Amino acid sequence: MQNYISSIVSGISITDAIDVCIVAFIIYKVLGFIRESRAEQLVKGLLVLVLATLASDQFHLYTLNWILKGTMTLGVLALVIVFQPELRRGLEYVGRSKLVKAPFGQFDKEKAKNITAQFIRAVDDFSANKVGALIILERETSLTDIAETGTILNAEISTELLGNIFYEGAPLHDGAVIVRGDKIYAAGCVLPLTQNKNLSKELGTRHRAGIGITENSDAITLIVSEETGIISIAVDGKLSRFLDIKTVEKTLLNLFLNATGDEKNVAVKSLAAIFNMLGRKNDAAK
Ligand SMILES: Nc1ncnc2c1ncn2[C@@H]1O[C@H](COP(=O)(O)OP(=O)(O)OP(=O)(O)O)[C@@H](O)[C@H]1O
Repeated sequence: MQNYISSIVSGISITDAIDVCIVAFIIYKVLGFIRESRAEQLVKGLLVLVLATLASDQFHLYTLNWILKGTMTLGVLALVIVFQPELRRGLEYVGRSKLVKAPFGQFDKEKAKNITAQFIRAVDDFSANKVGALIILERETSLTDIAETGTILNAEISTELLGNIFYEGAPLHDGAVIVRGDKIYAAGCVLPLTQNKNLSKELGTRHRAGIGITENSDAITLIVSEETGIISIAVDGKLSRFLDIKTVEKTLLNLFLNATGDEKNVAVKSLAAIFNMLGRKNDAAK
């Protein structure tokens, strides 16, 4: 027995080990992705279909087997169409992974503080005066296609400009502002709405659009409610509401200071964890 095991072990080369590790990692990631997306139920359904096809073949139920095989062929095509957003998200996820990450610039401390201050003054003012605002901070996933639904500005970030954009009645006040680096890149942009059916009914389309973009990208959304003045932030499809201005300031400063690479991922992951905690406490979005 010992000889048998040692002969197997000695037959495993380093390439085999790497091969197994890579496949295990891919399976782990795919399972994680399936759990996060709408695909979980579908994968269960597919498994039942595959098992039924195998069973019908085994028990020579030819007509049933023929129908099931036909359903599976059509099913693959239907899958690609129905799960186009998830597939896109998955590919974007691969594109954002460390292996193929593009280098991005980082703000120095002064600049990060200055940009944060501009946002904070605007957001504080919006909240106090109940001016609705929807601001998307682009990270590694390009939002060029979303920006193109609005008006490209490519302007310096300033409290005054943000105030002008979201001023009720101003031509660009409807829709979202996209922030790219240290610029207000576009305004009046149309975002995809979230597919999450568990959100509170009191959240309207501004919040749903703000959450939706974070499900399709790694962007971070800042929302001020026109109705209540409540400030919220959405990350990774999760919304944290009732944020005070200090929390928003810390969040933005962290984000702008760590605007690149791994540090940024760590910063955003820890923000997501904080928001999850706050979200549970407030029980706001559900
Ligand atoms: N898909 C979208 N993309 C970008 N902005 C959107 C989108 N849908 C709605 N909005 C913005 O949200 C506004 C409507 O907000 P609505 O009152 O429905 O949402 P809400 O979540 O209840 O927000 P509030 O609390 O501010 O009222 C629109 O005037 C528009 O500016």
